[in-house]
Amino acid sequence: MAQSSISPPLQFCVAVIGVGLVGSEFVSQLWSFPAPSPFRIVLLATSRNLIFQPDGIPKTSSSQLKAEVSALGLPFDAPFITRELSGLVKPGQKVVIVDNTSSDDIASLYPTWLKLGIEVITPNKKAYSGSLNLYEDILKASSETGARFLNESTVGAGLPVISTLKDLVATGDKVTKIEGVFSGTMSYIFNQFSTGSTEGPSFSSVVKVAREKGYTEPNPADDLNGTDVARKLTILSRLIPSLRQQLPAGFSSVDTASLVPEGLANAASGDVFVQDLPKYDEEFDKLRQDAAKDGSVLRFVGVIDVEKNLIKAGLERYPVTHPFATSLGGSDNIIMFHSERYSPRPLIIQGAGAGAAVTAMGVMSDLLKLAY
Ligand SMILES: NC(=O)C1=CN([C@@H]2O[C@H](COP(=O)(O)OP(=O)(O)OC[C@H]3O[C@@H](n4cnc5c(N)ncnc54)[C@H](OP(=O)(O)O)[C@@H]3O)[C@@H](O)[C@H]2O)C=CC1
Ligand SMILES: N[C@@H](CC=O)C(=O)O
Ligand code: NA
Repeated sequence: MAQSSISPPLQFCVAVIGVGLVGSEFVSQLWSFPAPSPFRIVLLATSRNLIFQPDGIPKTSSSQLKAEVSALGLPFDAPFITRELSGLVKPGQKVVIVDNTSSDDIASLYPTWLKLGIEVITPNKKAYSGSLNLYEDILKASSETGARFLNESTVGAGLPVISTLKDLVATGDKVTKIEGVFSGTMSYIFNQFSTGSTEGPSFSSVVKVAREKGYTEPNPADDLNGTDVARKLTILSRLIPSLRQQLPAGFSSVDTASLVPEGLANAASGDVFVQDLPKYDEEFDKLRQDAAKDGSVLRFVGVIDVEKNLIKAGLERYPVTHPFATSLGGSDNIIMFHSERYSPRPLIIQGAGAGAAVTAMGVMSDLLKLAY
């Protein structure tokens, strides 16, 4: 990793909450940052335990992190985290909490932390796609203390989607429409499942592989029911001034077409969901066949139409010659920004939109934005 030749004057105490797929990869990228690094990890936490060492937790193997935190850690204690970390905020030293969970409870603490001058970085979509009240509390707390919150990996994982939209808006461009494939999981599933042929792998087998590759949410139902895309559309909408107040309840107000079969709507866990999905393979096979007979493929897309005030997510058919059919592979996202300046041809961002390495890279790049 390249390092700026000018050393920042500040030191950064980094607290990492969540050391699962993304969290452990983030820690590994942070520990690989070339010396002299301004960053030291002072806290590692899982949902049950935490290790706190204000002088810095020594580097260890990132694949052992979860086990080490469980074996050596104190019980998880949110007030302890808030108290101890706020004590580390001082001139010349910043404190950053990196939330690598998908927890609503952790997300609800961002305003408290920002009010104490603690910066927050996260790939967790919950705070920015939930109620408008929480979102506005975050903005208010950040403006009161100057502590920043960055969330590039919440949309398109490491792809520069949020920073691009912020730049378009801040430089006075008028965004008219954003459309694309926003889910790495859905992209992988339909790139494999629906190629224009009436035959192919079963739907459930492709979902299983997407999960094994680390693309899905902790519970894949959150991808298949469209919630994950609805959350991303909410996050982007709130960065467009005219849509800021549009979704007071957040993602649940987005017009979303779920792909979760009714019988699995209440599956107790991700494991149960994946185990029972083969029962519904025939239904998905029929969708594939109907699309193929029409010369089309299936793709799960999201649209924010600013002029029509329309925000929606769902499964659509595209001709086999359409870029969504020909140019996407793996977990690729493709996001098209139409604006006054980018017209009639949109600004397009494409690349892997899920997976631990690219998601952690987006989190790491946010951390670097604070320092350099
Ligand atoms: N995977 C991907 O491609 C992408 C993921 N993201 C987001 O990244 C985040 C992490 O995803 P991923 O790494 O796959 O998830 P994992 O389930 O692998 O890891 C989550 C981690 O968070 C911990 N955790 C959960 N709840 C709490 C809590 N209340 N307090 C403290 N720790 C908690 C878990 O602890 P424990 O080990 O005890 O369960 C675990 O260590 C999610 O918000 C996801 O939406 C964003 C973009 C892409
Ligand atoms: N489950 C999500 C992960 C990234 O946000 C996806 O598949 O896109
Ligand atoms: Na991104």
